[in-house]
Amino acid sequence: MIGEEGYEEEKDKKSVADACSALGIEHEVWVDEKYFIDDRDLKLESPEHLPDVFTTYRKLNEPLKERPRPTRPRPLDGSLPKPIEASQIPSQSDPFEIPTSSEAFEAALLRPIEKDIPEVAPVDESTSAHPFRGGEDHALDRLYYLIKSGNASQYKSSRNGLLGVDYSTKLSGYLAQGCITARQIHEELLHFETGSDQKYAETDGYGEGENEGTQAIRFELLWRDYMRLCTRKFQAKLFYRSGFRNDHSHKWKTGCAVDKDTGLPSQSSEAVSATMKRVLEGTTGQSLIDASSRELIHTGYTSNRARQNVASFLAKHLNIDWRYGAEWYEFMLVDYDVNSNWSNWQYVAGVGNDPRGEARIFNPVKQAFDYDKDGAYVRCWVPEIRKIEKLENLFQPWTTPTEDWERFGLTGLALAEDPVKKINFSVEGKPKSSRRPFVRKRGQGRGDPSSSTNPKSTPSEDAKSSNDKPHVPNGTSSVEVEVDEDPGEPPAYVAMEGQEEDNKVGDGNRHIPK
Ligand SMILES: Cc1cc2nc3c(=O)[nH]c(=O)nc-3n(C[C@H](O)[C@H](O)[C@H](O)COP(=O)(O)OP(=O)(O)OC[C@H]3O[C@@H](n4cnc5c(N)ncnc54)[C@H](O)[C@@H]3O)c2cc1C
Repeated sequence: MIGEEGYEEEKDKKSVADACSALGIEHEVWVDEKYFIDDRDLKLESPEHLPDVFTTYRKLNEPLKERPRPTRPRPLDGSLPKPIEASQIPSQSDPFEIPTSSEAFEAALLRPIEKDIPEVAPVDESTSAHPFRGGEDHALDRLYYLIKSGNASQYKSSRNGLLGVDYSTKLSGYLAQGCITARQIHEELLHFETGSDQKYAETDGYGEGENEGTQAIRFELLWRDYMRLCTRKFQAKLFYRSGFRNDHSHKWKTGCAVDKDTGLPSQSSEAVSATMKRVLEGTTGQSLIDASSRELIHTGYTSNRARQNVASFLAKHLNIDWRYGAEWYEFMLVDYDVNSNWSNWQYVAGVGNDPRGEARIFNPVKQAFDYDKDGAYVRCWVPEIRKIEKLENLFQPWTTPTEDWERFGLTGLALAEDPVKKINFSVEGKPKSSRRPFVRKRGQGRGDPSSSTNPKSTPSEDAKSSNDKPHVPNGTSSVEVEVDEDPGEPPAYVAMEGQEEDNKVGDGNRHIPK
């Protein structure tokens, strides 16, 4: 077996080892070589010594390009055992069956999730669709292309893109499925940097050493290692609502029938489940979030920038137990990786390794203005609102002036009529519009359509702003948004032991009670 970090995987490993030993079968655990820095070269005495802040860990390992071990040569001499023939697979009894074609195999893989995937409006273009075709050859082709095209060298400035195939590497799926290793990526970058592979000779920067882009790719690959080592350090806390930080201060909303904090029946469970469903199917009315959820449903992939926004919106604007989101991603991502997914969700939810924890809140409207400058991403994935002309209305359809609703096809759309969250957002240099449309929510009587006198919002106000706070539309934002570049100083973490049982996810199988 290959060594794994996961708490349950560890238990599985032990069970297999015990069974082997009882049967007198040799059992061996191989060192997992797919990470950037080999476990045997870690400068850590034990998992407890892993710094709680990524930057500290990174500094321990710089310069990163000197840390990976060389890859093993590809066994092209026929020494690998042949794959087994279909005829060697034992027949299966009902309800199990062995698919006999790749289509049938894919259909079988999708069957368990198909019933749960929300139906979303079809898209007629999917330029951002992750062109994922599995296997090492495709992974290597992608890697060669990235370097040859110069995209790898541009990576530092392009990686926060949302739409398109080349702004980031799109290697995570291949890494997660084991088609390629972080070391292979590093080594190929080295060939370019050192000028030792003629196929890159025409590319700018050939033979000129590490550049900003190639360095940033290594930096991200180290994040992947770091997330895995956090799992090793914190073990089952990966799945605890209070996270690595053991932070019980947050009052999370859950869809559970019983409130885990009070032990009383939860009044809000139905409402929370309904809101959660809106987030997952992409009808919240926060268009950046909706575009990301739809992209995920259509392609199994969404960008890092979009993921951060979805996670922040769910955890910090809606205050919903972040694990609902983590579990949904587990279900949907083509690059699902237990460590990277759950640790990233914790990080964004403020209970993991983000030293700024609670203080970092993304404003999805500001983020849309910053990263979807012409609205192309939202228009690509949320076809119902494509016709909306002004960006401020596109990013929050409920702000569209009433007279335009019919023209843009907004009437009857929950994302416009009944957004799960309205975020106060203002523009500098434009008059504060008072044309906020008055939309009555289903089942509500007539309300007061008065407009906002609060043109600016701060992250904390955003977090608090709710549906009864109207907004002021238009233009670029005066909202301060926390960004993720520099993790800063480590927080004083509290002791991690003594995790309460009620904080565990579901039945121990990582499933959150619905
Ligand atoms: C809420 C949330 C959930 C996530 N879930 C996953 C997941 O299940 N699997 C996964 O591989 N990544 C996950 N990520 C990290 C990151 O979003 C993806 O790795 C990235 O978007 C994949 O696209 P890419 O290959 O083009 O990445 P690039 O931007 O090109 O990065 C290069 C590689 O670095 C690694 N990497 C980059 N950022 C991170 C990160 N924050 N954490 C760990 N590794 C990173 C990945 O292996 C990636 O392929 C998650 C991030 C968030 C915020």
